[in-house]
Amino acid sequence: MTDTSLPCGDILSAMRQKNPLVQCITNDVAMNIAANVLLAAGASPAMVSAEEEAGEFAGLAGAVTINIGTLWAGGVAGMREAARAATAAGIPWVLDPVAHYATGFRRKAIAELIALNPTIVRGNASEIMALAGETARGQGVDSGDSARSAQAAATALAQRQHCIVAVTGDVDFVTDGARSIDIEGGSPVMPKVTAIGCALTCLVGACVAVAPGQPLEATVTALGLFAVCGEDVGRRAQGPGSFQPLFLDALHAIDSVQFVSNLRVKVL
Ligand SMILES: Nc1ncnc2c1ncn2[C@@H]1O[C@H](COP(=O)(O)OP(=O)(O)O)[C@@H](O)[C@H]1O
Ligand SMILES: Cc1ncsc1CCOP(=O)(O)O
Ligand SMILES: [Mg+2]
Repeated sequence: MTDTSLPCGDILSAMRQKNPLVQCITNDVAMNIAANVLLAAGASPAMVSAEEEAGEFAGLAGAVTINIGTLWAGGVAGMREAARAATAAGIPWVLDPVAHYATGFRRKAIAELIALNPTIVRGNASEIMALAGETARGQGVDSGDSARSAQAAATALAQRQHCIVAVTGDVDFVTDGARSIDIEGGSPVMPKVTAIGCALTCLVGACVAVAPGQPLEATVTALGLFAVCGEDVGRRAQGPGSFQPLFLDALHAIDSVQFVSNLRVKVL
């Protein structure tokens, strides 16, 4: 079911060859798994977030990723600096709006960050629905909505913000507001591994760093890699504990031929 017009295998190969530097401003829970996912997949993560250096560092990176999971005032200042510097330098940046609907502090921060024009927004179904102004049933950082029910919200958000929107869940969906793509695969164990979505957002950064002119295709590549490796590992893991190390091994071992032959994407 792979659409051969999508250059996902080429983007994976380019990432391995170029080993892009990705500035990951992520949350305290995700730091370790996100860095390990990028190293396993073939990128070079740097968790650089302080206000004093986040903007300067963005100028060195191939892409920047910003995640509001464990938010604090100084953290927002660093995110602002990095987003501004990335946009000014034409460096793609990815926003993960973790539980942005939960408190006034988060709502204010996400409104400011989205106004700084992210290249890509990646979230779970409840996060994307709430960002588009729809009623959502998220509980803290966990989605309470199906990914399918968030597709219209993702499309509306992409059109409003002029960016790529990716909504993840049992079936992933990526859109630029005009072109839309479904990605099948993964495992129901994945949402039981903390910060796996946050790590995925960082991998989106790694893919768009090597394909800055193709943000939709880069996003499909990162989500597709998680879908293919997650499905394979889901068949072998005993549960969330053994899933994580096997998943890192799978991200490291897969080559672009295996990836493309197991990728199930549908251009809608
Ligand atoms: N029920 C499911 N079946 C298969 N894959 C899933 C399922 N739920 C989540 N995933 C996968 O887990 C990863 C994280 O997605 P998600 O849980 O939506 O994000 P978050 O961790 O931000 O809430 C994605 O790769 C997604 O495809
Ligand atoms: C548990 C938790 N609390 C604040 S951020 C975070 C991690 C969320 O990770 P994900 O969005 O991938 O589920
Ligand atoms: Mg999340």
